[in-house]
Amino acid sequence: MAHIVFYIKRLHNNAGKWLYINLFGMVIISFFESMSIYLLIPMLSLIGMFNMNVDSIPMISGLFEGLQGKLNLAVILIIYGVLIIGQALLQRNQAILNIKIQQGFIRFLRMETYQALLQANWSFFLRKRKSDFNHILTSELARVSQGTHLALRLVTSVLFTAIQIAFAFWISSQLTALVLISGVLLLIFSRRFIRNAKTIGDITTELSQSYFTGVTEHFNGIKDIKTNRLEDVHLSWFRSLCYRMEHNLVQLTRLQSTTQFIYRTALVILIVLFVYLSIEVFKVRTEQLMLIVVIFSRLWPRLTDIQNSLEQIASTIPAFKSLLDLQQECSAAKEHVAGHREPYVIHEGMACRNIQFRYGPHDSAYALRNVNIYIPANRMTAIVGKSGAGKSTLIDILIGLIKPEKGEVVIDGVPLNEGDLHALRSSVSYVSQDPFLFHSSIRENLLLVEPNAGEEQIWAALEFSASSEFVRSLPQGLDTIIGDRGVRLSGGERQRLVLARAMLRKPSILVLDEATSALDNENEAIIREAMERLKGSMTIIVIAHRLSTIRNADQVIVMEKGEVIQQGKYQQLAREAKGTFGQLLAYQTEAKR
Ligand SMILES: Nc1ncnc2c1ncn2[C@@H]1O[C@H](COP(=O)(O)OP(=O)(O)OP(=O)(O)O)[C@@H](O)[C@H]1O
Repeated sequence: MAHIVFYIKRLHNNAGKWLYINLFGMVIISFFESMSIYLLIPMLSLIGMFNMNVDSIPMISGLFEGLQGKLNLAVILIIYGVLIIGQALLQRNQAILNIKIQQGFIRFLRMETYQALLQANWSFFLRKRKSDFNHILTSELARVSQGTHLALRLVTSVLFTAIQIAFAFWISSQLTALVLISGVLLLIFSRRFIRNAKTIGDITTELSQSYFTGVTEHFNGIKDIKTNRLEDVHLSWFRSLCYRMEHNLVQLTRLQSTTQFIYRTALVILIVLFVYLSIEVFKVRTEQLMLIVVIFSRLWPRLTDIQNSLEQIASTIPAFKSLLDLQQECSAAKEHVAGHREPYVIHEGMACRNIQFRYGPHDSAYALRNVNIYIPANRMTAIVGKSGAGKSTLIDILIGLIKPEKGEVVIDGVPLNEGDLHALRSSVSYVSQDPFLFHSSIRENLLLVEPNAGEEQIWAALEFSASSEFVRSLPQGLDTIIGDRGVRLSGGERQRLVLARAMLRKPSILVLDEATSALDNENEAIIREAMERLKGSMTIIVIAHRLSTIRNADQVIVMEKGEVIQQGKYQQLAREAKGTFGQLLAYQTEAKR
């Protein structure tokens, strides 16, 4: 419940005075409703529709004394009509205000969560599953929205009930006390239903998380599923999960229907009992009997409603918890940004000093061990090594995506600190092994990084990445929609477009992590020559398994098991036949034959 209280407080901060206006509206509606119901009976009796001794009902007699004689059926019906229509009008406005408050709050939570996610550091994303973000931003937020709605409804129910209790007390305090004692006893009895609803809610979160993760992963890997004939395995997993989800929801409804049934049964038993005792034992008058029925039938549904809301809210608590946990994790992982700073222009070079790094604080293996390197400005540095040697990890540290456990990154002799990260990344264009393009036109994909780039700059970037020819051949040229529902590009074409996008940004540091791995020899040669022309104007760091790509590098760093084992000029390292680089070169030369 603490989670809900936390979010209700935030809702209070978010909605401000509107929440009070809303509550005030509820009070008025409840007042109108109580008036219309309770006054109907004595009023009808006053005009002689049936015989009721108003004097026997405390408080009512005084109220009607002054009106007696002035009332007729038309006046009573008009009063009744005005009350009901007034109540309906207020209810309409209150429903709109309610949804505005609720949706405004959900928008606020969505924005806050999304922003917190975007501001979290890279290590946070390495630890988390991406499908969990989808799950929380869609399914769990919807449950939080429902929970907030229910919590507001609970407040309404409690207010309505309190006002109706006040009215009922006004009419007959003993009878009301009797109803309340029965209701409280039943609420105590049904506490375990609320606990059960919370357990079902926990399972709902767990199942919908599996659903999101599973479906995302399966469709990401659909090619592997089809080629390996794994459809049946996945279908049976999906079937079993769907059964469990269905069962879980049926359980929740069964629980809610059971409590509803218990409350209704209790209502009938209590009314029957009270009516019997009133007539046979206490010999009470007809008007009091009517009041028993009226008070029960007005108050009891409110108590049922409260119980029902509590159960439903309990089932959404796990969603509140997931959202809060995610927000807290994000804020713990928030990147520190020390104001806006101009992008870096590196004059001399970047260095890694005694860098040590592991992905998990308890991992026995280090991804990087005692790494000391120097990357001269405006030159091309290549990093090579076997798979898993630590090349990408080193790049991530160099561009400030992850923090070393020990050691430091130094730029032009000044150690890089956390506040500089954004400025550093503004100077870097990074092209990864798995290039990402949005489902929009090529032009939009390119302008994303440099919205003011003109036609000339766009085509220059496309020339650089050897993609101008294929873009011209596309049906709508630069305006061709690419991606899932647009024109499908080959791996090499995507790599070249992402390279063009990286160049358009005019970075001072260009990082290519296996960025030309999918290219044919001809296009790779074009890009190699283009990079050669860039030397002197930007710092280029290239990771490549294909060693021909880095033939023109000014410096080659060779890594193995997290360590730098060789460092020097390409030709110099190539001559050291027994060195790892010489061996890598020998394997590739042999493979070409
Ligand atoms: N997110 C991660 N969590 C845990 N360990 C990781 C993670 N990413 C990489 N590693 C481990 O760190 C080590 C270095 O990985 P890294 O990706 O830097 O190697 P690499 O040289 O770039 O490999 P490749 O050429 O295959 O891309 C490997 O042992 C790898 O298993």
